[in-house]
Amino acid sequence: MSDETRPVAGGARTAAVIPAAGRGVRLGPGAPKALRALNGTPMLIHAVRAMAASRAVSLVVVVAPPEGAAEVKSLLADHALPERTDFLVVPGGDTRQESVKLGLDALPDGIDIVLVHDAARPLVPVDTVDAVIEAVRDGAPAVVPALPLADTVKEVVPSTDGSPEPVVATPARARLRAVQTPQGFDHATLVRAHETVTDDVTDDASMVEKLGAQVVLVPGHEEAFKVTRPLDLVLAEAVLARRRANDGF
Ligand SMILES: Nc1ccn([C@@H]2O[C@H](COP(=O)(O)OP(=O)(O)OP(=O)(O)O)[C@@H](O)[C@H]2O)c(=O)n1
Ligand SMILES: C[C@](O)(CO)[C@H](O)COP(=O)(O)O
Repeated sequence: MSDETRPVAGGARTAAVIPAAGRGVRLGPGAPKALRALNGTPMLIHAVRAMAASRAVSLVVVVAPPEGAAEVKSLLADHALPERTDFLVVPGGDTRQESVKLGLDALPDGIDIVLVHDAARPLVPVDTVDAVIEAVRDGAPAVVPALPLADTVKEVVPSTDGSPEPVVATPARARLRAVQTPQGFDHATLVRAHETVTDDVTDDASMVEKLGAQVVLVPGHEEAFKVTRPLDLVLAEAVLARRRANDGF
């Protein structure tokens, strides 16, 4: 492994930061979520392969569970990964935001475009990754894959004691999108966002919004869903089985 990066078509150098330091509390007891297996392969390796599948990505930075960096390094060494891609492993922080910042801090000079991709979205197709990169190359400072919602959404006063929650509003669903990763950024814009914005946020694009920069959406993909709860593991394994049946993946 080295931190060297290579130029790609169009002159832009693209790196992917994979925050993988979460515990996976909602998934239930066990190893850190990114290290749990999907059809025998750690979720993190699926996510790394999804980023490295893009020929534009020359460097992948994995932000590992703080006590798991050595294990992640040996997983990367033990699994087949594209030779054209370089890999770095850094320990993560207490929140997703801190982990992404630690990944950004590890990037070498010369990176133009950064993808931030959840290890918990191991099955994003390469066409989605490439669509995000292309939109950043075309000049958008921040690009997010997203899908329309299947459910109606209610705004409520959250209950703290299990009592029924009063509804405050029903936002018009046609104006809402569920956002996924990888989110793609002009490198300098994302660094500025992480240096400037201190509010708690749940994705990186929100930080860029708070800078006042334009965030745009491209179509997301059903298979880019986040493995959050136990049923998501069942779905992920079913998607892998379908891929294997369809094209020998
Ligand atoms: N301190 C943290 C917390 C989260 N993440 C990463 O951010 C991504 C999205 O987070 P989420 O799905 O919420 O993962 P967890 O925080 O592990 O889940 P939970 O909230 O259920 O514990 C995951 O790839 C997770 O590993 C991280 O790198 N560092
Ligand atoms: C970044 C993200 O995956 C976009 O949908 C999501 O916001 C992560 O949220 P989580 O609460 O850390 O699961």
